[in-house]
Amino acid sequence: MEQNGAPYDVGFVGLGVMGKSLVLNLADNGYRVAAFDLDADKITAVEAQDQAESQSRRVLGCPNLATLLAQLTAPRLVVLSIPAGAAVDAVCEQLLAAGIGPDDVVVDTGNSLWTDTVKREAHYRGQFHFFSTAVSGGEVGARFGPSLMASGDARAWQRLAPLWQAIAAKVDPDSGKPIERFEPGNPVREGEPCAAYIGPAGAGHYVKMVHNGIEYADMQLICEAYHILRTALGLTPAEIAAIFRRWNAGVLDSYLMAISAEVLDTWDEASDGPLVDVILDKAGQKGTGLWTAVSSLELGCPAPTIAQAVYARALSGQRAERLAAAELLRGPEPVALSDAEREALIEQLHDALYCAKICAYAQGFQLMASAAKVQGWTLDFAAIARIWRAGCIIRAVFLQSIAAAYERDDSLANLLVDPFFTEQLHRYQGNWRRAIAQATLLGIPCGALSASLAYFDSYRLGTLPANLLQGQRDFFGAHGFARTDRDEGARFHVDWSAPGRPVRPA
Ligand SMILES: NC(=O)C1=CN([C@@H]2O[C@H](COP(=O)(O)OP(=O)(O)OC[C@H]3O[C@@H](n4cnc5c(N)ncnc54)[C@H](OP(=O)(O)O)[C@@H]3O)[C@@H](O)[C@H]2O)C=CC1
Ligand SMILES: O=C(CO)[C@H](O)[C@H](O)COP(=O)(O)O
Repeated sequence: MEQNGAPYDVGFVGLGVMGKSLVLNLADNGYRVAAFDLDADKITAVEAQDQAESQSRRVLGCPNLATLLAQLTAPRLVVLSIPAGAAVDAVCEQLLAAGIGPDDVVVDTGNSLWTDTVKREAHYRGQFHFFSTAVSGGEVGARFGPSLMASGDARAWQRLAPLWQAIAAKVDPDSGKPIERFEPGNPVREGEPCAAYIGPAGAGHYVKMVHNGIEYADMQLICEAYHILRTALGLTPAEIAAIFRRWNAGVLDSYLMAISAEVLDTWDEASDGPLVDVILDKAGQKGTGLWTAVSSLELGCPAPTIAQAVYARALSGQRAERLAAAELLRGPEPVALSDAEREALIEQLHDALYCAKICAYAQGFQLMASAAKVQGWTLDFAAIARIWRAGCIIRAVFLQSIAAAYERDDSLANLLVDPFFTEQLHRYQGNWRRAIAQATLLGIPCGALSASLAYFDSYRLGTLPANLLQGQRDFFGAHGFARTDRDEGARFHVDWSAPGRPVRPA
C-alpha cells in the first residue's frame, strides 16, 4: 500500500490496555501501523512486543501526531483508543493542528457516550470524517478478535470494513460458537467476522452501551446465583465453580459464566483461602450501565434488570453503612434445607438464571428498538446478535437463538413473544419462581432475578394496576384518565368532592 513514501496503513493513538492489543492485532493481519501515545514508554513497549512477536517492524512508534500523519497513506486513517470524554475532543483538535484533512478518517474506538459521537460527527464534518467503532472484548479480545460495532459515514465504513473484518472475532455460523486461537502471528481467518456497520453516527456506540447494560445484568444475575448457593447451601467457592462449569455446558454456556467459575476456583496464597473471599465486596463502574438505565428511563422503555444491576453495584459501594446496618437489622432465622431441597434449589437456580437472562436480553433489544425509532435508525437486530456471539464480554451460545428469533421476524415486538423463547419461559418459569421464593424466605437479596420476573409478569399481563394509579392521579391532580369502555383518546375526570362523584369528559 506504499504511496508517496508513506508506507503505513493505519495511524493509532492511545496504546493502553486496548490500543496496544488492537495495534498488534492489526499488524498480525498484515496492516502496518504508525502509533502514538502520550506516554513514551507505551510507544516503546508496543514496538518491542511487535518486534519480539514478528521479528520484523510492522509498528512504527511516533513521537507526535504530525510525525504519525506523515507516515500514512492518503486518505489517512487514524484510530483512537483513549479514554472517553474530553480526551477524544482534545486529540481531534490536535489532529487538526497537525494537518489532518477533509478526506481523512478518524475512528473513535473508546466507550464514548453515543450523544457525544453524534455531536462530534456533526462538529468535524468538512474537516475530517469522524467515524466510530465501539469495541468489546477486553484486552484479550482486542488482541485476538473483538466484537466491533461501527457507525457513521457509510463511505468511511467501505474503507474500514476489510480491516475490521480481518481483526474481529470469528464465529462458526452453524453452531454460533466462537472460533478462538490466541496465537500471536496466527490470527483466525475462518468463520463469520463479528464486525458490523450498525448505522449513522452514534448508533454503534448506543448498541455498545446497551451491550454493556446487558453485561451488567448478566454479571449481577450470576452473582446472585453465587450468593444464594453460598448462603442458602453453604457451598464453597470451588463447589460453586463446579456447578457453574456444569451449567456452562448447556443453555447458560457463556464467557461470563466461564470466567465466574475461574474466579471462584482461584486460591489466594496470602490468605490461604479462596481469592473471592478476600476481594472487597464494593463494585466499581465506569458508567455505561448507568447510561443504559438512564436511556431506558428517558425513552420510557423498561430495562429493570439492567437498572437493578446498576443499583446493586451502588449499594455494594455503601459498605460502611451496610456493615453498621448489619449490627442492627435482622433478617429471617436461618433454615436448614433437606438434601432433596438443596438439590432442588440448585436446579431451580439454573432455570431462574436462564429465564432472567432471557428477560435482560429482551430488555436490551427493546431498548435498542425504542432508540432506533426515535433516532430514525434502521437496526438489524439479527446482525447485532450475531456479532455478539464471539469476541465480546456477553458472548454466549444463546445469542444464536436470539439471532434466529430476529431472522424469523425482524420486527419482533419483544424477544419474549418469539415462539422459541415463549416456550422456554413456559417450561422453566416454575423453577424461576421457586428459586426467588426460597431466596426471599431466607433473606438473600436477588433483585436482578426478581426484576426480570416482575418484567416478565408485567409484560404478559393484559391488566395492570395502572388503572388504580390513574384514579389516584385524577384524585389529587385532576390529571384525567381514559376508560376501557370508550375510545382511548377520550379523557375523563371525576369531581371527587361532589356528591356521587360524577364522571365527566375532561
Ligand atoms: N479496558 C477494556 O476492557 C475496554 C475499554 N474500552 C474503552 O477503550 C478506551 C481505551 O481503554 P483502555 O485501553 O482500557 O484505557 P487505558 O487507560 O489503558 O489506555 C488509554 C491510553 O490512551 C492514552 N491517552 C490518553 N489521552 C491521550 C492523548 N490525548 N493522546 C494520546 N494518548 C492518550 C493514555 O495515556 P496515559 O496513560 O499516559 O494517559 C493511555 O495510554 C476507553 O474509552 C475504554 O472505555 C472499551 C472496551 C473494553
Ligand atoms: O466495555 C467493556 C466491556 O464490554 C469494559 O470492560 C467496561 O469498561 C466495563 O465496565 P465497568 O468498568 O463499568 O464494569
